[in-house]
Amino acid sequence: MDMDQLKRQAAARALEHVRDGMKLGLGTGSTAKHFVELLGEKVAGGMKVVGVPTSEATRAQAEACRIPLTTLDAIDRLDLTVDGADELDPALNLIKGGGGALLREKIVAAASDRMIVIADDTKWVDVLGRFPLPVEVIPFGLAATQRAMATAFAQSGVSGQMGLRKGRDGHVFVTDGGHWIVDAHLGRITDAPHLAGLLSLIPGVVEHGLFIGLASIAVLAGAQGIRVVERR
Ligand SMILES: O=C[C@H](O)[C@H](O)[C@H](O)COP(=O)(O)O
Repeated sequence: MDMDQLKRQAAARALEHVRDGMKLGLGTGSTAKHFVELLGEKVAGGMKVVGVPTSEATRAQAEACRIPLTTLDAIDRLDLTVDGADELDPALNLIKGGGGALLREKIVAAASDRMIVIADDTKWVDVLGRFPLPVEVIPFGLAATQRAMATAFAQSGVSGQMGLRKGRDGHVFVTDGGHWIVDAHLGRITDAPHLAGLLSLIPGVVEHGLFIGLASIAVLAGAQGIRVVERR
């Protein structure tokens, strides 16, 4: 079974948690894309749900699938968000933002009663950090922000190269919110909650890709089948 089939399996399992009438956060990325597609089939079959997309890409896909959409301004809370991740650890802390959607993803996840993470099992790690940590920043004062980030890394016992993300066209990658992304190659983030707190204090940092305490369930698809992990 190839990676894409595993992602679809995880998405299909998460879909079992969706009930008629739910308000859903719709994630971004190649795994969440399967969930949106499968949800679209349910909606075509008569299921009544409403979704809040976490990116313009997901909005376009959800609209094409005819999934009714709303905004966080129009509703109070979401029942459930289903989203992918770049890495997840045994505490169900995550690294997200490989696709650049981390800011809206975190706003939506934080407004949800539950978040289910769907992934192939290669994303599971003992310690976060093998995947470069995306940090969404304001373009103004980039060098000062990166210096403050380096200090936060040192205070958290990590270090590594930082790189401004470029798009496929070679230009600086710009997020849906009009910001830039610095990818930090840290290797092992031994205290992710501590680093998350420090990064959140930096004025030029809009948001970072550490999702601490937001995911309630992970659905991991691998060659041996599906493993469901619940946050303790
Ligand atoms: O910004 C992108 C998101 O955080 C994605 O959920 C994450 O990068 C995982 O994407 P994929 O399912 O394509 O590996």
